Amino acid sequence: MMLDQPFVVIAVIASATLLYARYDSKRRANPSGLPLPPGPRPLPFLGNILNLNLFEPWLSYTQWRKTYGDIMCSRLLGQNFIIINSQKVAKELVEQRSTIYSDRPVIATNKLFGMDFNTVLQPYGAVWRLHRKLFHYALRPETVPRYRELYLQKARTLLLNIFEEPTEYVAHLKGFTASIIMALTYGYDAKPRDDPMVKAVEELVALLTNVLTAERAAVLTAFPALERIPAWFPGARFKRQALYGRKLAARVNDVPFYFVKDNLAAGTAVPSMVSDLLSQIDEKDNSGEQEQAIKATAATVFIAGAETSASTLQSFILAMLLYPEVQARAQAEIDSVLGGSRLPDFNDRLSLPYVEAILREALRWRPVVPLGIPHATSSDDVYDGYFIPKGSLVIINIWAMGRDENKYSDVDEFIPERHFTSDGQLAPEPVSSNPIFGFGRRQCPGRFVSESFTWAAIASILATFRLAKAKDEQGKEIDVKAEYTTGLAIQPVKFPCAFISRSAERENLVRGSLQ
Ligand code: HEM
Repeated sequence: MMLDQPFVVIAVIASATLLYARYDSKRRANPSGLPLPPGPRPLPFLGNILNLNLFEPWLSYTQWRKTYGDIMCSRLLGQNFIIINSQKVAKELVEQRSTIYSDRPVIATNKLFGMDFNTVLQPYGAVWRLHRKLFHYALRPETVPRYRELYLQKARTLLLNIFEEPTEYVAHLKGFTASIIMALTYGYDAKPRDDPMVKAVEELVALLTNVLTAERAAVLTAFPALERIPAWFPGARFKRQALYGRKLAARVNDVPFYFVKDNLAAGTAVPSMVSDLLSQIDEKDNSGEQEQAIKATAATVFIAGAETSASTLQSFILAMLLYPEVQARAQAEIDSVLGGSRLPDFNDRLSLPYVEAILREALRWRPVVPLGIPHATSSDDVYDGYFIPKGSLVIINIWAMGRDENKYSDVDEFIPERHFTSDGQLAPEPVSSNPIFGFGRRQCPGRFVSESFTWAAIASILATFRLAKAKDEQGKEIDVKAEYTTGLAIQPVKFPCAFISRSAERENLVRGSLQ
């Protein structure tokens, strides 16, 4: 993510006086006289922007934790960022004081990009409550078994696609998560490649993750005048992106939703989240409010769930190349349970603890959303002798939580064994309670669905292929590094991988299961 540099410089000069007035009034608004949580000394007006790694801010925050501890304050262009670095503090504040910590910051870029329908960024109020009710109804843990056959069938299609076109494995992983989400949300059977509905939403997600980071939003919130700069102004690239974002967002909301409505009217709808929710609508409600909420929650599922889950799978593949001994141990476990004569299904899950540990480790090793989605405080609070003002941005540093040296050693290494207790049992916490999914009332409602289909893909790939470094034309292995994109959500930069069939029998099983 690049801030448009000249744009920021103009803005800084033009708005300095205004900001100082805001800064000063905020300082005077602390009635308790208590200090803010500790943090690096901010510069006047700019705050800590010059100390912060704007591409990977989680690395700066995790580094600062060594000096300032589990709760810190950073200032960025006039806003307080309260950074939570440990699960303990996240539980005490975001879970136990959820009435204060469940709002989202007003992100100026949200409306500008047409994203204000989206549950993820919805303010803590009546619309958000209705969305969460719908999510709970459609994605609660009890609904997971209903979709297991779908997950397995899609996992086998994924294997087949990799057999056919191994170099395109990233597209196949994305196709896997996209097709599951389109099926469970709309009952829509997406084409494996270049599906128009999927393409539109993928583009919207790309805009969202690259442009709407909290740090970038802070620039716009601090300098609201920038929103009024016309799209053609030199350096105002984001305005042009915003215009495009608004058009895309309308398309992403409407097209698949009316696909379900038309099918319902024609009596051809396949059961799905949207068809279920439409059948629950209160007939007496003529306001259209419920229908609007269904449309918005459904569009959110793809935005929140498709790329995030595909990124976890890409990290898993990367780890298998970098840690071949882990892969070998998992395959030995799978072979001992399945005997090479069938493909894994959900009945095998409890018998495959090492595969389970690989899933947990992939989530920990490279958390897809390293700083979660920012929360905001809806009133003043005091914690551990520190003042936390109303309207602070609260950043949950998930990256640091997975790298807590009191809990884990060799934090940067991929070690599934760390998820076992000293007596060799898998640690009791289920994947769905992992900090990677956030905390409190805004915790990810897609976590049960996501961990379930991600498991199906990991177990199926390990049963069928040996993953190895690809070779160049001279037969030399191509080196692979753990390099990631940046933004709100991260994913590995594409790397080559060889998918070697583990046996003809397994390949026949895959082909046979899809006939
Ligand atoms: C590996 C996959 C996923 C990861 C790592 C992930 C992570 C997260 C995180 C960190 C949050 C913010 C929680 C907070 O504010 O404290 C979140 C929110 C959310 N996630 Fe997920 N998620 C994943 C998959 C999914 C899926 C598959 C869906 C939908 C089926 C989904 C739907 C949502 C929604 C709707 C929210 C917003 C909740 C709210 O603001 O009230 N996510 N997710």
